[in-house]
Amino acid sequence: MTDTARLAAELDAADPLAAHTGAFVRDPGVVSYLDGNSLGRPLASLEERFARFVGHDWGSRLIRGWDEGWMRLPYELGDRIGALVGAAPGQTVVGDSTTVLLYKLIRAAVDAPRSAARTEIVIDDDNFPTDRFIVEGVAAERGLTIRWIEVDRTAGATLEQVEAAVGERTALVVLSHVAYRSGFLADVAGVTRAVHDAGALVLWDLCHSAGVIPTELDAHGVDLAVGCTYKYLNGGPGSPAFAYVRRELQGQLQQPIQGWMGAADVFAMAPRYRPAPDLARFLSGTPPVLATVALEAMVELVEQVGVAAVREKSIALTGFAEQALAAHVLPHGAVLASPPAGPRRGSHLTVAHPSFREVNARLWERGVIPDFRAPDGIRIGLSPLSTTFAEVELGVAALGEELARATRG
Ligand SMILES: Cc1ncc(COP(=O)(O)O)c(C=O)c1O
Ligand SMILES: Nc1ccccc1C(=O)C[C@H](N)C(=O)O
Repeated sequence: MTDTARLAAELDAADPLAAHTGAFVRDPGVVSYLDGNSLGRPLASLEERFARFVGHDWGSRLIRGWDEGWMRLPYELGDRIGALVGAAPGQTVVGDSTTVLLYKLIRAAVDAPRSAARTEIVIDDDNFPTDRFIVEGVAAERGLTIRWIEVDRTAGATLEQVEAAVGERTALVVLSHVAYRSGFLADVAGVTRAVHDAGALVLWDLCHSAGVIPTELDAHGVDLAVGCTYKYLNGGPGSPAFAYVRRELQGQLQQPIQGWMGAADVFAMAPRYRPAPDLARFLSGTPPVLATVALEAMVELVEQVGVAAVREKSIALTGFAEQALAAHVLPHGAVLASPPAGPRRGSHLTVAHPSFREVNARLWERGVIPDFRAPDGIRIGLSPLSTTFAEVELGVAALGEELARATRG
């Protein structure tokens, strides 16, 4: 047994959340799943939940379901997700994809009367592609300029960089709480303050932090946020995203996809669109009820455990993964492309080597599943409620073996 294998066994034995790893579907063909930051594992309890949904909620209640809870679902589930990210009720809503919600909120922010004299959107050049592409599209639609913050790809936009980028021309700043590539954890409090000092609005993308890293949207005065639910909230492939709009802003912002579900009185069948006065105006179409069955189950579990405890294990897992990488992988020439342990590191690590595209394919054949991000990064995602330390050890040791094989030629 190697030192890190022994350590993994000790850490699993002492892990207060260890029992929860057994609550997820664990296929024997999957030796090590290290990609919960892309798609979380399903809870084993879902078979029963889906059966109940089909047999009862949908099959028996049929259209009556809308009156019996489905219409309220975007708000009620939104409030529960909001509580996980420090938002009081009435500010978080579930629906659409992250991409569509980004479009709706970015357009709403730059079109707001308060942004009238402001002509720039600030975003970093290594933000997730969909965030950058939506900003490009809105800038083109509205004749705005983009100010790109050039970031170090092993980190992310720092407070100093944001301070230097914002000013009287800035309408909106769009940043990720955790950078999808490096795992850099942004300073939400400091950056939000700097953006507000410049009189601008800020939008945080919480895709890689919701459910795993605590934040305090209300306390930090965040304006807007979006996040997906299929990563650390295990909502399943394509589960809907959520949007947060600070209460005081809701009446001032109008989003561009004016559907009936965002109207002041949905069933009035009114001749003209009039937006709801509150959060409801950020909805467009029918709530994705079926697509929230798995998400609700995971939100229940995260509520029960608490995000702080989830984060504690996330820190332990990333710390252990770093040790395992140092033992098995770095000696073969790969380098760590993530921030060091501490307050600026999220719940995944990236390690880089030119051979990693092929190495990743070999690992998948072995049932070891991290992911590859071009040009040369393998990401090790640590999803605390479903991941054991032993699984991390097995996966990282396999990565070391495949890298050694690839570099021997
Ligand atoms: C930071 C970030 N934003 C957005 C997305 C995706 O948006 P969508 O769910 O619309 O595909 C992802 C991952 O897919 C992401 O990591
Ligand atoms: N939604 C997906 C669909 C297909 C493949 C990957 C994704 C991801 O979520 C990738 C992730 N956002 C990333 O940080 O790369």
